[in-house]
Amino acid sequence: MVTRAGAGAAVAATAVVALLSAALALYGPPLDAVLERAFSLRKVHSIKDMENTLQLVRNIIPPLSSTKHKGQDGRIGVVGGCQEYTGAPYFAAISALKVGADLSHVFCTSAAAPVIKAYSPELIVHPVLDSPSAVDEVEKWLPRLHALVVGPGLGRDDALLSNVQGILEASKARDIPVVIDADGLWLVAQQPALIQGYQKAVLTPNHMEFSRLHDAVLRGPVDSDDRHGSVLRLSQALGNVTVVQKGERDILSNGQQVLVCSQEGSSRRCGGQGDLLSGSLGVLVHWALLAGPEKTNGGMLDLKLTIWGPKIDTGVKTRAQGGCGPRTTTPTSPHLLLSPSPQVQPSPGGCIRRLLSHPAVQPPSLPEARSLHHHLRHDRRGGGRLPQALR
Ligand SMILES: NC(=O)C1=CN([C@@H]2O[C@H](COP(=O)(O)OP(=O)(O)OC[C@H]3O[C@@H](n4cnc5c(N)ncnc54)[C@H](O)[C@@H]3O)[C@@H](O)[C@H]2O)[C@@H](O)CC1
Ligand SMILES: Nc1ncnc2c1ncn2[C@@H]1O[C@H](COP(=O)(O)OP(=O)(O)OP(=O)(O)O)[C@@H](O)[C@H]1O
Ligand SMILES: [Mg+2]
Repeated sequence: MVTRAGAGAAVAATAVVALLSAALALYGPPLDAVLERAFSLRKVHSIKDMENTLQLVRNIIPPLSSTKHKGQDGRIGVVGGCQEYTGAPYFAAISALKVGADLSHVFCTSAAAPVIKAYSPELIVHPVLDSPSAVDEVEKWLPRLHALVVGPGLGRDDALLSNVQGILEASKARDIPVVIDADGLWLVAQQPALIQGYQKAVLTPNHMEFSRLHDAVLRGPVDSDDRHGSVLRLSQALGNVTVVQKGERDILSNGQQVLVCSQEGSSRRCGGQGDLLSGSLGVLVHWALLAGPEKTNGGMLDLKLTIWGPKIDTGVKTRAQGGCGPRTTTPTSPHLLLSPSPQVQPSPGGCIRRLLSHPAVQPPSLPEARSLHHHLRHDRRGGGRLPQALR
């Protein structure tokens, strides 16, 4: 049985895996090139370390099989899209499909719907968000959705935000994982109680959105000298909701641990890159939660890791010490459990930092990358199509 802390930590673990998988899956160069670059920059890591992390990615990706039915591997809903913004919901929804979801819905305003429909026949677009019965219209679909991505291209119209509030309440009542991004975060900054303690929520603020949230929830500016602590404290103040603070280094926290992704990526800062990430996370959070904590936090990474925060005494034996974890090449190097198991007590003091490298998402103009599922899900245990690095 996963404790609340375990669940929250498992979701943080998901975010880490998701960020990595999303980055690898979308518009990235071929995987082995990514691995080379990711690890050429950092002497600390090795391809083997990435292999451990990617093993977690593999663990959560449902294999393709002839016995599955349409939608079984992911039905994701994006709530957003208004008069001004039609690209953001499209980017989020199409990214969910590219990562490997089977169906992707967009719940947007009536004005945005024909535009988004025109972008792609693959998206199921519902022109309901500005309807007086918007909440009922979306709620009808919730039993058939595995996760929601709330906010891309939502805009800040009060009537829309009020409808989205009802949709979030209905989603929580059904225990549906929600990724909250963009103007969905604007709503959360107005009403933090909306997601307080809902540990199946993952927030993905950019620099500005984080500042607003931090100010609204912690009543004060972000301490720019202590960004990790700021993310940790915001997560804790929201009841250990997972926070993914996007930036030159992505900082993630579930209120217990702080993880840092510092892989140098594209210097482009074009609009839409955050939307790609939130859509990808929608699928990956669902897959990771479906896979269960034994698949996401049982895996022990023997990367030379540092986690910002109280030194975590994992208390986990390696295989060399009679445990069941992977053999560590450097038994003295601190391990990281992707999330501490309930019986592991953080010990005070000490500060270690984890660098998880992942490539930034390439601007959409690049040739379409093969979606992650193609590589990882066609590995019918023979590894036939897996890139060398993933075999
Ligand atoms: N094609 C589209 O339809 C797009 C729509 N978008 C939507 O536009 C709405 C507003 O998103 P924004 O991200 O623009 O709004 P924000 O309120 O997050 O950002 C406002 C402005 O802050 C500035 N800013 C960003 N990062 C900064 C940093 N590190 N330091 C200082 N200033 C910084 C930028 O000029 C940005 O436009 C959202 O609903 C979003 O989903 C965006 O996702 C972009 C693409
Ligand atoms: N200064 C930076 N240098 C390198 N990568 C960055 C930088 N800022 C953000 N990123 C990366 O770009 C991705 C999108 O982050 P960004 O801050 O652009 O989101 P956003 O503003 O929400 O985007 P969008 O325009 O889609 O709303 C994240 O994966 C993040 O890690
Ligand atoms: Mg954004």
